[in-house]
Amino acid sequence: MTHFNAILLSSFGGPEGQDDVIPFLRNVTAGRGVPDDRLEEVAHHYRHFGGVSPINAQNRALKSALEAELAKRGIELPVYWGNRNWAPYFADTVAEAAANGHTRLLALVTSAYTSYSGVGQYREDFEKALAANDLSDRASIDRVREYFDHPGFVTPLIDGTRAAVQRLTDAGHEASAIRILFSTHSIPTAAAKASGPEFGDGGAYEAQHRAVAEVISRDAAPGIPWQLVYQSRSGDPRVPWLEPDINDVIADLHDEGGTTAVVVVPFGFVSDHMEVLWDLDNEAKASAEEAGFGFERVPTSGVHPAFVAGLVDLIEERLNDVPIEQRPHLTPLGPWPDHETVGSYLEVEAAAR
Ligand SMILES: CC1=C(CCC(=O)O)c2cc3nc(cc4[nH]c(cc5[nH]c(cc1n2)c(C)c5CCC(=O)O)c(CCC(=O)O)c4C)C(CCC(=O)O)=C3C
Ligand SMILES: [Fe+2]
Repeated sequence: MTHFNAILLSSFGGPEGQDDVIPFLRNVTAGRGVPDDRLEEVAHHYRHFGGVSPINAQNRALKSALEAELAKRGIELPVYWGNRNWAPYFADTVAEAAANGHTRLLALVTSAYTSYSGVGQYREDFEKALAANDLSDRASIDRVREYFDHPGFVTPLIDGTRAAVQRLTDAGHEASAIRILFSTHSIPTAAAKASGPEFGDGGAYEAQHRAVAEVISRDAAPGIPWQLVYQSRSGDPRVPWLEPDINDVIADLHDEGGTTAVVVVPFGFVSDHMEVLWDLDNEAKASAEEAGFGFERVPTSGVHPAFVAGLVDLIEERLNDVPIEQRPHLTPLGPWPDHETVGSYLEVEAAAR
């Protein structure tokens, strides 16, 4: 029996006003060689929305929804919220939790797939947050497994894709002239491979996305052609990142002929944050308009009731130590295994306190 005593909703963080934009971007890119002109460009995306990323409001809404679902199931675990790149920062959240006696945290990370950004970097951030509070040997942070193929994450995407295809066919598009573009964040090809070289050059990252796209396509839009595409590349242009880029694909589809509309499924993300609002609803949509295509963008899982319930299922499977072979998963790659605990928690010491 695992005695977690609080949930740590763990996310990326985002600026909440114009003055936050540059400090936020410095936090995100600290020491990782993203060129200044790329930062300027990204700052402009945030500036366009008043310097406010939607991501914090989305996490506040998710926190409330999780609290309600936990209460409904009679699970008495408080939910704390912390971020990597903006307040509330992990170190402060962990300090607050510890002050309340909550030192065995189970993290829910707003990242569904395996990559350095979604896994390793969070792990490092958790280690630093414990160390900053001198809690490394008195508190622990576990995290729920990658949930890319958990029904709670995938169901809202299936429903959304089906509805988007329906809207396009209602508007007169032939099903065979619709192309579904499953879109996720590009990452350096080396980082992709490192996410699980046993899965090939694209690593676990690409394999997981491909497997989920297959499930969504089979269920929501059988027979309609689809492609895995990438968005939001940054970094040094000389470094190879995963391709093809969504905008290039839309232009190529136009040149090839035979396509009249695209459905964009932002299945690499868990909420409609800036990468979705800018890179898809603005840029990819403009590419589609230029090509003369109909355009539908499917909502991310967000605070869809199935997603919220699925996240609480993921918490419960850890509370109850459900054996891996009994854990829900929709692709042959899952259920993804759990990760090692960050920090440590001495039961004996706790009992003595
Ligand atoms: C795999 C992945 C996810 C999904 C998994 C996860 O959630 O982790 C993700 C999510 C997000 N990425 C976000 C924002 C940014 N990502 C950047 C930069 C980068 N992302 C990368 C990868 C990922 N990113 C990488 C390899 C870089 C290059 C530099 C580096 O190694 O850091 C930059 C710097 C400027 C730029 O170059 O774009 C920004 C501003 C936001 C917040 C959006 C909002 O504010 O609403 C979210 C949820
Ligand atoms: Fe990013």
